[in-house]
Amino acid sequence: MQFQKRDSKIEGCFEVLYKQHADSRGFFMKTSHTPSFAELGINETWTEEYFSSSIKGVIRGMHFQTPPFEHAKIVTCLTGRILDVVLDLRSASPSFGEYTTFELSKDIPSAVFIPRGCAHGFLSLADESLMFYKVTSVHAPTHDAGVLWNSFGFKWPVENPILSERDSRFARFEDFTSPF
Ligand SMILES: Cc1cn([C@H]2C[C@H](O)[C@@H](COP(=O)(O)OP(=O)(O)O[C@H]3O[C@@H](C)C(=O)[C@@H](O)[C@H]3O)O2)c(=O)[nH]c1=O
Repeated sequence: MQFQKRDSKIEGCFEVLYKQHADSRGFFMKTSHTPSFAELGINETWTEEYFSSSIKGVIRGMHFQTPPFEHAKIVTCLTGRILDVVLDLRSASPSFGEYTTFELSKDIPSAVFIPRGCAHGFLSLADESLMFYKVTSVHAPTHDAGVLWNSFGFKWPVENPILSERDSRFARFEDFTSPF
């Protein structure tokens, strides 16, 4: 088994702890290993990978794809440092409407597994944060949706975040009807 698991209060959302092999050159780190994922209960077929770069103070989120194009994702921070936030939108879940946070950086060798039915976002805490994603369904622009970043009770540790136009216009959590 290459990886360990650290559960969160949101069912099915957990941290995957990687191993960093450091030596005088730098380090080596494996981020995907199908048999080890299976041992953690991740039995997914990944269909897309992408990464983004964010300057300090950027918030991206809170994003998800709606059915029938909902997807799970696993995210890791390759450079920089971020505060990752996951919000449970599954109406039958005991933690519906609750959120959990994780700090990710290149010095913290881990990833966050985000199940279907949860919204995801993050704050970049460094001048350049590279976030790497694997997702289980391809991008469906008509089903790419979100909940307003500051509408679900989380106090983001930032004064004036940098947001996209789209992210600043999402519905507030209390006005949102979950499709999950
Ligand atoms: C997500 C995505 C975006 N795009 C395009 C749309 C747009 O022109 C540009 C930037 O898109 P966005 O502003 O949505 O990028 P971004 O805000 O980085 O979106 C990401 O946010 C985080 C929080 C996630 O969880 C990701 O799954 C993804 O939704 O890239 C694609 O072509 N394919 C994709 O899969």
